[in-house]
Amino acid sequence: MVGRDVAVIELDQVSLGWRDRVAVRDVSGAFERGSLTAIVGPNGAGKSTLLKGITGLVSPLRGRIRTSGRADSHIACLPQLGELDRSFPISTYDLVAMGAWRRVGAWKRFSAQEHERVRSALEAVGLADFGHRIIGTLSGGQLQRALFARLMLHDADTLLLDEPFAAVDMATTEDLMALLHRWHDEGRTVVAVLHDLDLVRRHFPQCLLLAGQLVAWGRTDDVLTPENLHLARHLCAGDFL
Ligand SMILES: Nc1ncnc2c1ncn2[C@@H]1O[C@H](COP(=O)(O)OP(=O)(O)OP(=O)(O)O)[C@@H](O)[C@H]1O
Repeated sequence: MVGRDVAVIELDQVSLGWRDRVAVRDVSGAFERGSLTAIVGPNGAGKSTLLKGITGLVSPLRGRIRTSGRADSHIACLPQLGELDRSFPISTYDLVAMGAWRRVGAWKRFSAQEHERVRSALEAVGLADFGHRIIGTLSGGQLQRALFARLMLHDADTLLLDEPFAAVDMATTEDLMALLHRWHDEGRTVVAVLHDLDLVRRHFPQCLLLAGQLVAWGRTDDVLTPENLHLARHLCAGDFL
């Protein structure tokens, strides 16, 4: 077990589920502060459910999830694109600005400094000229860039991303992957649910392989072995990408 000062999120025999169905069973381990981890596994393996457990959207059926006790620590999440209501009539600028909500609150004035943060986040994701666009008019890749910009506004020390590169092209994936590396270099803890195992091998030092239960968690080379992938496929009896 990793020391409490090093672990930013600790899972102790955690089971999570929906109504009477267990989606993730008996997971123990820790995400270390400043680590860069991919969560992989077959469809229905419980990857999104695990992220929802960490953010508190789903309560454990059993076990405990401990997040860092530091007063200034803060977790921000990038949801799956499909969970966003794209018909909501909000501009790209305002969507990104929503990331500052924790600092600014609902009633305080949005300062010049916050406006500057929004502008520079839009620029960092290549959307400097898209602020005025209603989000429903953005392509999937542009919307994902906007959500990354919103994540920048959160300025969180732990970032959880659910399939951040689904439905985006290779150029966008590379740009957004560079942002993930930047956040990691800044000492933030980054956890991303991913399906592309080649991308995971190239970019993520740590990996958690899930199949309704923990198959392996540790160095990516040690986790993504043919034996472990075979076991995950067998446990979920589904298609592994
Ligand atoms: N809102 C929900 N209500 C009921 N069951 C759910 C809900 N969300 C997920 N589940 C179920 O929980 C199990 C795990 O789903 P989850 O979305 O966590 O898997 P996943 O590994 O993220 O899958 P995928 O790779 O397909 O996105 C599945 O059996 C799924 O049907």
